[in-house]
Amino acid sequence: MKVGGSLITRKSEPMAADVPAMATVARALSSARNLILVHGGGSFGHSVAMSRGMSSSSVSRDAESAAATRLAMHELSLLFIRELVSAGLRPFLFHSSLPDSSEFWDRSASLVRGLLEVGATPLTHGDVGLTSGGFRIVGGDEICLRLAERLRPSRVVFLMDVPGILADVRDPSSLIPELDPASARDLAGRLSGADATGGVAAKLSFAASIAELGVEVYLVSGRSPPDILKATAGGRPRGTLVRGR
Ligand SMILES: Nc1ncnc2c1ncn2[C@@H]1O[C@H](COP(=O)(O)OP(=O)(O)OP(=O)(O)O)[C@@H](O)[C@H]1O
Ligand SMILES: C=C(C)CCOP(=O)(O)O
Repeated sequence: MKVGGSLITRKSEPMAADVPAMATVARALSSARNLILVHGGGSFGHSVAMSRGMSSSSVSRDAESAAATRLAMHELSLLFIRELVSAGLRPFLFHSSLPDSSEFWDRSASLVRGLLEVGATPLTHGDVGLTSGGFRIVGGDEICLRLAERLRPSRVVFLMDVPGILADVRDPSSLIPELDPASARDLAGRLSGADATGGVAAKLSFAASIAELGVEVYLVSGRSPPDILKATAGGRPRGTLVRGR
């Protein structure tokens, strides 16, 4: 499950956490089994990365900006981990530091398997990674794809501050209940990328790639505990389902 930055922060305001939203999600997840968590950057990672010209599609050699962006992510992560622990979860944080290394993701997948075996909840987040020639931002949605390729989970869930993918973002009743990968990509091409990792357009492209692995993808409101519960218990939450074969 990717817990979106749009949900746990106020993205329009730099470094603005929504701790009550974190607590709501954490409580709704407290009984989930075999859960792997990823969280996004929201107004922490994105505001710092964008102010320093860092993104998922560019490489930077600016170690100071990398450190500043990572610091913002550490601060956000700490707040979220506190809420998870208070709700009775046992998060174990690892970093997605080498986003373009296949071996790194193989090792991360082994770590995740080992953590699940001992009852911990593996947790990682969108981050600044080292790649050939410097640093680049790796988003949580991309991380979900890398882990899904190796772990083949029963489903991937994206929690956001909206009820799913909307035909008209100003109209919550315009929820699109289901998309196949081709139509998800087509829609992504018509939406604009609004942050350091491409916003909802990039999310839809990654969702399409995950669905093509044969893994169901749900995009769901993180403000609705009953839908979070359904999403983690194998039910059909309200939201958008992206399904491949
Ligand atoms: N057609 C659309 N359907 C759904 N959301 C949309 C649409 N167009 C724009 N959005 C915006 O996209 C946001 C969700 O994408 P975003 O990438 O910000 O999600 P996130 O994963 O929660 O954030 P982060 O990348 O910080 O973790 C919503 O807050 C919504 O305002
Ligand atoms: C901006 C940074 C550092 C991480 C972004 O991760 P995302 O919010 O999951 O796209």
